[in-house]
Amino acid sequence: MDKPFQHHPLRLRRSLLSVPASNARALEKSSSLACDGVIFDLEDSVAPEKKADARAALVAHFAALDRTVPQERIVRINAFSGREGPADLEAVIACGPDAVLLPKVEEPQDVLAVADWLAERGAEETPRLWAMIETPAAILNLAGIAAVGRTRGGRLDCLVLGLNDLRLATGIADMPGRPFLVPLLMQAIVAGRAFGLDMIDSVYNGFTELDVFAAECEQGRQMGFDGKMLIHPAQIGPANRAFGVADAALAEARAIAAAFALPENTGKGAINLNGRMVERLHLDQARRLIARAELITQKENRT
Ligand SMILES: CC(C)(COP(=O)(O)OP(=O)(O)OC[C@H]1O[C@@H](n2cnc3c(N)ncnc32)[C@H](O)[C@@H]1OP(=O)(O)O)[C@@H](O)C(=O)NCCC(=O)NCCSC(=O)C[C@H](O)C(=O)O
Ligand SMILES: [Mg+2]
Repeated sequence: MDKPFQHHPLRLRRSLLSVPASNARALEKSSSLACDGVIFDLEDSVAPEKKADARAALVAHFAALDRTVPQERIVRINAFSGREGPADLEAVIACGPDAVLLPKVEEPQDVLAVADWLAERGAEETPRLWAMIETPAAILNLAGIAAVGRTRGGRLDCLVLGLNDLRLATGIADMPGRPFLVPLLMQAIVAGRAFGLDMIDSVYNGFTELDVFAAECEQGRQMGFDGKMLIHPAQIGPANRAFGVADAALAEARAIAAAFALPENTGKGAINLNGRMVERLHLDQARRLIARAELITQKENRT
C-alpha cells in the first residue's frame, strides 16, 4: 500500500539517476532517459581538479536544457561548509534546478544554513532541499534533521541514503540483503515519514548485476522507500518497475474506492471487502496509489 502522509505534492521519484557533471556524454544522454529524476553530481564523482570545469559544464547544460522533459532535476553540491560548497551554490542559482542535494548532512544546521543562504538570495520556493544521510552522526541525529521538513517553509523534501559512505564510516559489511544496514535504513524511514519527507534508497554499485539490483529495489520498496538513487541507465527500468504500481495493487485500490462509493457504505468508517476489514484510511491510501498510477501513465504517454 502507499505511504500514509506527505507534506508536499505527489511526485514520481522511483528512479533518480546520478550523472557526474564532469561527464559530457552522460550529461547529454541524461535528458533522453526514462528516469524520474536526474541528480547532477558535483560531489564525489567529480575529481577535485575538475570541480570548476564541472560547474561550468553544468551551467551550460542547464542553459540549453529542454525543460518540458518530464524529469525532476537535482544538483548534488559539495559540503556547503567546505571549499567548493559556496561556488556550487552560485552555480545552482545559475542553473535553476528543482532541488539541491546536500551531501553528508550530519545535523539540522547543515540544512538550515543552506535554506537561509537560498532565502537571502531571494530563492523562495525552489530549489527544494534534499539531504543525504550517510554518516554515523546523521543516523544519530535523524529526527532533528528530518524535523527541518517542518521549518523554513518546509523546504526539505527528501532524505537520500548513502550507504557507500555509511559503510566506510562504520565498517558495516557490504552483504546481500543488507542485514546489518536494514535497522539503520528503517530508522531513517521512520524519521522521514514522521515529518512527511520522501525517502530514497541508496545506490547499488554492481550496475551489471541487474537481478541482484532488482531484488534490492524490491527490498527497498517493502521497507517503505519511494525510489532509489541510481548510477547507470541500465538500472532505470528495474527501479521504475519495483517502485511503480503493480497491477494487483491498482486493482485492489480501485476495488476499495468503488466499495466506499456504494450507497450502502455511505457514512461507514469500516466495511467488509471480501472478508477483509477496510477502513477510511485504506481509502485515502487507495486514492494516493491511484493518483500515482495516473502520474506514471501520464509520464509514459509523454516519453
Ligand atoms: C559506473 C560508471 C563509471 C560506468 O561507466 P561506463 O563504463 O562508461 O558505463 P557503460 O559503458 O556501461 O555506459 C553505457 C552507456 O551509458 C552511459 N552512461 C553510463 N553511466 C551513465 C550515467 N550515470 N548517466 C548517463 N549516462 C550514463 C554511457 O555514457 C554510455 O553511453 P553511450 O556512449 O551512449 O554508450 C558510470 O555509469 C558512472 O559514472 N555512473 C555515475 C557515477 C556517479 O554519479 N557517482 C555518484 C553517485 S554514487 C553515490 O552518490 C554514493 C553515495 O554518496 C554513497 O555514499 O553511497
Ligand atoms: Mg556518499
